[in-house]
Amino acid sequence: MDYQDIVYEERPRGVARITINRPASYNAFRGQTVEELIHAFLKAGWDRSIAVIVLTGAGDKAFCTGGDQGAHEGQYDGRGTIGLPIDELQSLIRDVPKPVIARVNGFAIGGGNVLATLCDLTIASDKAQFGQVGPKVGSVDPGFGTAYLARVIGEKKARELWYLCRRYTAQQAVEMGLANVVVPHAELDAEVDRWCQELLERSPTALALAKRSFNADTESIRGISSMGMQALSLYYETEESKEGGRAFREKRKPNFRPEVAAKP
Ligand SMILES: CC(C)(COP(=O)(O)OP(=O)(O)OC[C@H]1O[C@@H](n2cnc3c(N)ncnc32)[C@H](O)[C@@H]1OP(=O)(O)O)[C@@H](O)C(=O)NCCC(=O)NCCSC(=O)CCC(=O)c1ccccc1C(=O)O
Repeated sequence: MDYQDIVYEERPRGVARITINRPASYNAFRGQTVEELIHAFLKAGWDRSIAVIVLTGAGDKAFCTGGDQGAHEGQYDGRGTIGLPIDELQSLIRDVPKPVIARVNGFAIGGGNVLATLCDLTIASDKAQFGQVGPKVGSVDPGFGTAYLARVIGEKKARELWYLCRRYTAQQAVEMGLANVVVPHAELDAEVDRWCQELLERSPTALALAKRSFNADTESIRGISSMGMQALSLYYETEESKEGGRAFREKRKPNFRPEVAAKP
């Protein structure tokens, strides 16, 4: 596959770096991006010469800001239940039998925060900001993005993230358990390299077993997610959801209330 939306590199040897390369839209993903990410994770995941996968975003503004709000009104573009086969990508990050590191170089927002949450480890620049925006833009991740987030940072904090849609600094992310470490922006690559080198020295089979064992406890969320995606595809067709996307594109506050009041 020729990649248009991502970059795949082996850098350094034994480490696959997958970069979402859409900086003009703050590394938001469209259907094509998700297909390419799936292809790249499959490639790195089953290549025995690769020990660690690093996921990041191009430029220094954003890691990833979720679904591309310019690429949809209602359903996203693509072949998945909601257009984007995002649930396949999320599962794949869990399924690859090796550690995945999120190198968070800027905003990790919406579906971007979900991807970072699903990575095994998160190394954040001090420029990074984290948060969910679904209820502000007419969306929600009714699976790993909510239920697994609660496992990672606790129920109260996860509900705060989703209901209030605030932004959190990298230091706050570390304090709540959403990131492992925060480093000055200029030291981000050196820190990621250090973690990769340590992982390269560990037994790959022991790491794979540990990862699968950690995953086993939250595996039921995969089922919740596929059921939730069916519901989400119906929500995306409502005026209430479309108002969220329109408001983002028109750079104004959404007004969800008339849509709610109009419902029978
Ligand atoms: C990232 C922001 C917080 C940055 O805010 P700010 O600094 O004020 O800058 P802006 O002017 O807002 O943005 C700069 C520039 O970037 C463009 N942009 C940013 N994000 C997107 C985006 N997601 N899509 C398209 N374009 C984007 C923005 O338009 C500006 O461009 P200009 O040309 O300069 O105008 C803020 O931008 C922000 O909050 N962004 C997030 C917006 C958003 O709504 N994201 C989608 C969230 S919903 C989602 O991801 C659901 C889809 C999905 O993935 C999913 C669905 C179902 C189940 C699971 C999932 C899942 O989450 O995995």
